[in-house]
Amino acid sequence: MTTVVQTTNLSKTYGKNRGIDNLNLQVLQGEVFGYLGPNGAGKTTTIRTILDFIRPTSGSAQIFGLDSQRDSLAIHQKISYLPGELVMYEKMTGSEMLHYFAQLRGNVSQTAIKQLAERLELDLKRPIRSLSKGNKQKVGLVQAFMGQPELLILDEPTSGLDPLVQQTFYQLVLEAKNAGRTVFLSSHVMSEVEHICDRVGIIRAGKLLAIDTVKALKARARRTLDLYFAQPIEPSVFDHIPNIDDLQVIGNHVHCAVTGSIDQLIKTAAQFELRDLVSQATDLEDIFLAYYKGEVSDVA
Ligand SMILES: Nc1ncnc2c1ncn2[C@@H]1O[C@H](COP(=O)(O)OP(=O)(O)OP(=O)(O)O)[C@@H](O)[C@H]1O
Repeated sequence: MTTVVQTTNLSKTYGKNRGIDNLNLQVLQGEVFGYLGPNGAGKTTTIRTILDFIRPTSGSAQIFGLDSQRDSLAIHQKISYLPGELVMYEKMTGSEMLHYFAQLRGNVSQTAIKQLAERLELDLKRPIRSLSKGNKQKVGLVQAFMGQPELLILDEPTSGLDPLVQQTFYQLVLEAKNAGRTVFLSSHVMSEVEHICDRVGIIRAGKLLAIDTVKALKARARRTLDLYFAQPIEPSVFDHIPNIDDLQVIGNHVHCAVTGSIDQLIKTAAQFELRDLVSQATDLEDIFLAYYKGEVSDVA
């Protein structure tokens, strides 16, 4: 599969402050890539560096195989970018501002602007200064989607949107993906990442901690199991299983937590008559929180 975004040992420091540290990530063509991390993790720094709005301290980035610094003009013609904090022409109406951007960009149909605004329930006739934060964000979304770019880079795109508009946004992302376009989005919202992203990169304190599919992250996660046997069980039966913890045996009820594969536990349990088994998969939110808090340092 073609790599659309590639960073190689990309680092950025702000004086003595850490921005991002030795980042190696790839975003593949046609995927929706979610970039997750707590406040100050380095998401915006990554995005601004690969777009050549700020220069890396070391390392490099390529988009569509082009160098992010040397070929930035060619890159910007193929992408759209929604910044986390949108700078807007407050005196213009939404319509005026979007048409202005459309002229700069070229190849944007009036119909595309109108249809996107209708879907997002955005009134294009109102001056930007009179719009709420969420409605300003909608103007930014129309701007990002209207040119049908090959790559969309969206920094916290659902910030300020109500749940119904968020659903419309998810639909727009899926349509872009189905049309073969690539979406790179940063987010704090784990449920949305689980809902729309093919792969996820998790960044904390400037370092990429994990990069994988949501499914694979979940498969490696910790889950709790309760096993109910026909007879009392000796705790030592489970001693040889390396990936379990929190083992509690009360008569014929065994409770434990398993990280990764449950195969060995189930095969051990199957030597006895098993009456019931209750498994609680860890929520994706718990997985991310473990990364965020630094409880997990690497899953790879
Ligand atoms: N212009 C700057 N000068 C100094 N330090 C900066 C500057 N911009 C960012 N930083 C620092 O770099 C680190 C990463 O910030 P960045 O804005 O990339 O994080 P983020 O993940 O986008 O956070 P958020 O979710 O809050 O937007 C933080 O420690 C931040 O304080």
